[in-house]
Amino acid sequence: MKQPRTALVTGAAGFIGYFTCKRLLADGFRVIGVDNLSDYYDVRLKERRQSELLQNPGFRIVNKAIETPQLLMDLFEAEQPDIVIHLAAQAGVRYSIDNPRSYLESNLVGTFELLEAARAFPPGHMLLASTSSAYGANTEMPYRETMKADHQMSFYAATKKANEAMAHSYAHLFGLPVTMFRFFTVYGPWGRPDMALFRFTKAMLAGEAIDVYNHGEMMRDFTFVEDLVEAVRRLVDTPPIRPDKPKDIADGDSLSPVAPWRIVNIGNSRPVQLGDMIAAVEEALGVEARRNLMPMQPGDVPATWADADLLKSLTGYVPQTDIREGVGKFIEWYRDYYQA
Ligand SMILES: Nc1nc2c(ncn2[C@@H]2O[C@H](COP(=O)(O)OP(=O)(O)O[C@H]3O[C@H](CO)[C@@H](O)[C@H](O)[C@@H]3O)[C@@H](O)[C@H]2O)c(=O)[nH]1
Repeated sequence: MKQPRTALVTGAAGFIGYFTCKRLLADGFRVIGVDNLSDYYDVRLKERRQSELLQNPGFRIVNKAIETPQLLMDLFEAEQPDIVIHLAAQAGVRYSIDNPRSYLESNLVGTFELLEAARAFPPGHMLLASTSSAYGANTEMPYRETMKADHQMSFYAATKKANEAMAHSYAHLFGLPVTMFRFFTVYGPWGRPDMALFRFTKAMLAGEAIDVYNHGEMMRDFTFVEDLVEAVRRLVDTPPIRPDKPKDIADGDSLSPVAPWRIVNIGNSRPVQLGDMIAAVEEALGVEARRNLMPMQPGDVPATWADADLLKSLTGYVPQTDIREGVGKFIEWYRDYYQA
């Protein structure tokens, strides 16, 4: 019988990690999760996601921080993962202004430990999370992976952009195939309590006003989590191959001229005004929002919009779910989880 492939997923108890592990398990992978259950947000939510995953005998979890010296090295040696999906990170744009050290440790030191382990025990493909925030101050939209992205607006975005460069150097030096995802504001059931959709829902159900930054003049390319995971799953089996000559790189492909490394946007490619997201929440809850109009937050970007052509050409897939449908699914989960 064919051995199942082994996937190592960091951040397995996180929002995207949970859905990614579920999908890999459904597809017959053996999955090793790593997650330190950090208290950046409600730890019980992470524990609940993790205990759902543990129902599957193909899943096991190590509850330690990725930046722990030797942890990943030992794990790679013992498990020899075929693929690695790196989602563990200190996330959040606005939190990084007052807590930059947490980003340094998780995102820079943690990713370094992962790359060192992969150098010693190379997987067939490594896929690492970056962010649409890496596009920073760019104003030309939609964002394409081949555009320069040199002006990050928050330390969070800066650490993610650094991760892209760190992974590129390892891909180049050690021939490690690396795909970097630039995720665009992912939302859905089991979502992150620090993000706008969760906070708005909670406040509106409690009869409280919601804080709306930049007076609502914000646009986000909100991406539904199940769509995102479909894209991730397809990319797992699409490792980049180092080109023989730079001219072999197709137009619009972010493939490095010197390494098996590329960046791929994962976004809906249909940006939504923040006001329309709030309207979708109002509709799903049957509650009218009271809006606290606030100035632009430092570090925030006013708009994001993914060009999804590269994702489409690599995988034949582009996220589909529209905001009303996705918000409806989130609220259904929220009511069931918190109000049942
Ligand atoms: N969190 C939050 N956001 C608010 C609020 N009011 C308005 N917003 C606005 O709502 C939009 C969405 O905010 P988030 O859901 O927090 O997402 P984000 O800032 O786009 O960042 C998310 O996506 C990135 C990838 O594109 C991720 O890298 C990041 O970790 C995060 O998940 C932003 O324009 C934000 O300024 C509020 O009270 N709280």
